[in-house]
Amino acid sequence: MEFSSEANQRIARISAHLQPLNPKVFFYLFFFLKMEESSVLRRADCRAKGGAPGFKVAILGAAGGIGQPLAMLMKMNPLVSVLHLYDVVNAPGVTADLSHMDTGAVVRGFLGQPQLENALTGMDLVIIPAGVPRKPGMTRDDLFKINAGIVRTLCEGVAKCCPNAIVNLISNPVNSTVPIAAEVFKKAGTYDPKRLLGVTTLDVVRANTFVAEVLGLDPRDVNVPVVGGHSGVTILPLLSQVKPPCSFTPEETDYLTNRIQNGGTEVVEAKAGAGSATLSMAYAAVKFADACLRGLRGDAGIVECAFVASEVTELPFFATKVRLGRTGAEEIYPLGPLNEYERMGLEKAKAELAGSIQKGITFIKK
Ligand SMILES: NC(=O)c1ccc[n+]([C@@H]2O[C@H](COP(=O)([O-])OP(=O)(O)OC[C@H]3O[C@@H](n4cnc5c(N)ncnc54)[C@H](O)[C@@H]3O)[C@@H](O)[C@H]2O)c1
Ligand SMILES: O=C(O)C[C@H](O)C(=O)O
Repeated sequence: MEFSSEANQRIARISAHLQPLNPKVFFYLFFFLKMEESSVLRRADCRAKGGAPGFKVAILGAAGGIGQPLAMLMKMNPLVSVLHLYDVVNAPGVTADLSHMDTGAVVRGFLGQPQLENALTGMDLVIIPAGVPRKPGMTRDDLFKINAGIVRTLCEGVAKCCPNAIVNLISNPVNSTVPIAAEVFKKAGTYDPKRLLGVTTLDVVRANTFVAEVLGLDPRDVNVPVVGGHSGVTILPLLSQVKPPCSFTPEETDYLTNRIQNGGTEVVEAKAGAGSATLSMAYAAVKFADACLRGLRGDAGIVECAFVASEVTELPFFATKVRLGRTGAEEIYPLGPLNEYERMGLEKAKAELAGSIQKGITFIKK
């Protein structure tokens, strides 16, 4: 394989900078740079003059259990013109693989912290599934120790390189990582609450599925608002507001509420140490990202549940239905009428959420 002297000089410069790093990371990066240079040489002979119109999307944590199927589904999304895949491992392999799909989006890979800025520059939407998943016996809060720092670093990159991007935050514990991201953006002077959205779509997807099972309906015809947050009792399905209108026995209400609140744990236990929900999460993340992109495009009436800065309750963040538009979450809807069961659930959710939100804020402010 031939490399231009300019390419070799660039590799030498970056290599010198990286040699103190972990040898595995160094190897991946070296190999990736070589691949990149060689493909640039071959692309010079091609007639392609650049991407089709559409949005530029970055996935941070793109080589992970969620990241890979999410990247594949975003590569298939006709609203996406450029797809940047960033991870600290294996980004070149995932990128090479997806780049052979004959869909419109141009895919580029970015490996490790030195490439974070290039991954983020110019992006319209940044989706973040980076971080460790649960194992059986763990709560989402047990992930805070590792994931809080990961989210902080990635959001510092967003603040610096694409401060106007919409951010979809998936990394757990969402009830704390969204407040962390907000504090990072405040510190950088780039915070726009409308553009920061914690992804709770999987709770809605599960609720639609489980309610449809109970009612004997097609899940595609069911819509269940799920409010509060994304962990245990903070996940509050509003079964009194299900569409199409229906009613549940007290037993059905208990069963459905518990199953929706513990859907994540059900998958963690079934995977028995091999991680948490990845495929259903990728599906949910793409559903939500697609809604954000349609909002950015100016489509009317795009409404999804998300964990956002909110005045719906006394808490600074809360998940409710939001209307997505050109600037992000443009309207936050109130909870609507709740029954007694839901009012009790709301109090439990708020009590737990308050601590998780504060934990995230303190992590940055301390
Ligand atoms: N919001 C939700 O509904 C929801 C649903 C499922 C999972 N999750 C969460 O999503 C996260 C990822 O889950 P997963 O199953 O994909 O985990 P995974 O371990 O399979 O993948 C995580 C990826 O993040 C990468 N990563 C780690 N540190 C990074 C950094 N500093 N920068 C960029 N990438 C980094 C890893 O290399 C890995 O490829 C977990 O925190 C999990 O709890 C959230
Ligand atoms: O349960 C988990 O740890 C992952 C995710 O939050 C989920 O709801 O599946």
